[in-house]
Amino acid sequence: MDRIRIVGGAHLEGVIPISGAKNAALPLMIASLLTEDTVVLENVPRLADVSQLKRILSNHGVDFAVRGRRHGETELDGETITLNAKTIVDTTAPYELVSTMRASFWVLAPLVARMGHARVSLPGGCAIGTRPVDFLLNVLEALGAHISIEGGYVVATARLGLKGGHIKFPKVSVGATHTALMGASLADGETLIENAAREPEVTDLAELLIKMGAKIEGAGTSTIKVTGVSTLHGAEHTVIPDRIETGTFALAVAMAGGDVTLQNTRADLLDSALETMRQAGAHVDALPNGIRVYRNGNGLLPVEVTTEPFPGFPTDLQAQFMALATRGQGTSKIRETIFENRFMHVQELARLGARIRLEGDTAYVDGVDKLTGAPVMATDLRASVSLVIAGLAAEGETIVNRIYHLDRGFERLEQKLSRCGAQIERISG
Ligand SMILES: CC(=O)N[C@H]1[C@@H](OP(=O)(O)OP(=O)(O)OC[C@H]2O[C@@H](n3ccc(=O)[nH]c3=O)[C@H](O)[C@@H]2O)O[C@H](CO)[C@@H](O)[C@@H]1O
Ligand SMILES: C=C(OP(=O)(O)O)C(=O)O
Repeated sequence: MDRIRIVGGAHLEGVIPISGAKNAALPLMIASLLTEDTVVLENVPRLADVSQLKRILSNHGVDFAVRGRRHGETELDGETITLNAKTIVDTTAPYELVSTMRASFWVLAPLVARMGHARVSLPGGCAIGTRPVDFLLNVLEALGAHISIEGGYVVATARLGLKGGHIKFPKVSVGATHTALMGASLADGETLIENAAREPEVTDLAELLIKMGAKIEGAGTSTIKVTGVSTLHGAEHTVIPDRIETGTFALAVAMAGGDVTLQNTRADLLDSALETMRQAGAHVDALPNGIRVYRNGNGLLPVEVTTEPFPGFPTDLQAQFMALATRGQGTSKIRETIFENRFMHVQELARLGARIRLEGDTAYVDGVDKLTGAPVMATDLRASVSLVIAGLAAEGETIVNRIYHLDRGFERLEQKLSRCGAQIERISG
C-alpha cells in the first residue's frame, strides 16, 4: 500500500494549479445517463473516484472517450471526457462497484427518470457518520416512484415515468438536491424544491442540465423550480475548480509559511473559509484567475469555526483547518454540525503532538509550539490531507499510511506540493 513521506519545515513558494472539482465532476458525469446524446466534460480531475465512476457508468452502458491533449496543455491540466449513454444496457448498480463511493448512489435518479426502473446498492463513501439516504428516497417518492429495499439494494420503479412534485428538505443535502434536479428534469410537470443545497457543485450540475435542455430556475438559491421536459440532449461543459482542493492548499501555505499562487480557481467559491484563514493570520488575495496566499514570519492566531452548508464554512475543510489550529497561539474552537463522526483525524494529529479535546460536536484545539513527525494513518479523504498539512510543519519525518483515501480526491498532491519546495514523496508498495 502506498505511503507518503514528508520532512517538515520547508516554506512553500510557487504556483499550484487547481484541478476540476471532484464533487462537481461526479454528478456531471452521472447526468450523462439522462440523454441518448453525447455529453462532453472538460477539466475533469484525474482521481480514483472518477475512474471508479467510469466503471460504474460503463456497467450501465455508457461509452467513454478521453480526448487527446491539446497544444500547450500539460499533464497538470484536467482531462476532457466524452460520455455517451445511447443505450442503457443495465439498470442495476452492483454492490461491488458502488460500495466504495457515496456519489455512485446518485445514478438512481437518472436511471429511474429515463428507464422507469433502477436497482442500486446502498452506498459507501467516507466513514464520517451514518450518512442515511432517506432524503434521496423521499425525493423519488415525491416524484411518483415506488421504492423498496431488497437485499441491500434500493429498487425504484416508475413505469410511466416520474411526475413533478413538491419537495421540502428537513435539512440541506447536496446529494438529495442533485437527485431532485436530475429526477425532476425528466419528470412530467413542475417540481418545487425547498431548502435546496446552494453548494457551487449543485449550481454546476444545474448549469449542465440547462445546457442539455432542462428548465431550471433558482439554482444556487434555496428554492429551485424545475419544469420537466420529455427528453434532454447532449451538451459541453467545463467542471468548476475544486474549492476544497483550493482551501486545502491555502491552509498548507498558511501552515508551512511562504507565498503561493493557487491557479485556475476562484475565491468566491470559498469566501467564508478564506475569511477564517485571514483571521488566523494568513494573507489571502483574490486574483483574476486564482488566489495568492502568503504568511511570512507572523504567528497563527486561534479561531472559532462552525461547519455549515454553503456559503458557510465547509465540513470538507474542517480537518485541514484543525491541522492549522494545532499551531495557533491559544485555543481554537471547531464545531462540526454536518456529520456526527467527522473527528477521526483528532487521534492521528495527537500522534504529532497536537493537543485536542473533544466535547460532543466541538473540538477545542490548544495550540502547541511545535509538532513532531511520526507515522500516522489516514482514515478518510479530508482527514488524510489534514495529516499531510500537519506533517509539513512538523519537525522531522512524518509517514502518512493508507493514502488510497487521498487518491480518491487529490490529484498529484505530492507533485503539486513538491514543486513549491515541500519535502514530500510517495513511497510505493
Ligand atoms: C460526493 C460529494 O459531493 N460529497 C459531498 C456531499 O456529500 P453528501 O451529498 O453525501 O452530503 P449531504 O449534503 O447529503 O449531507 C448533509 C447532511 O444531511 C444528512 N442526510 C443526507 C442525506 C439523507 O438522505 N439523509 C440525511 O440525513 C447527512 O447525514 C448529513 O448530516 O456533501 C457533503 C456536505 O457538504 C460533503 O461533505 C461531501 O464531500
Ligand atoms: C466526504 C467526501 O466524499 P464522499 O461524499 O464521496 O464520501 C469528501 O469529498 O470529502
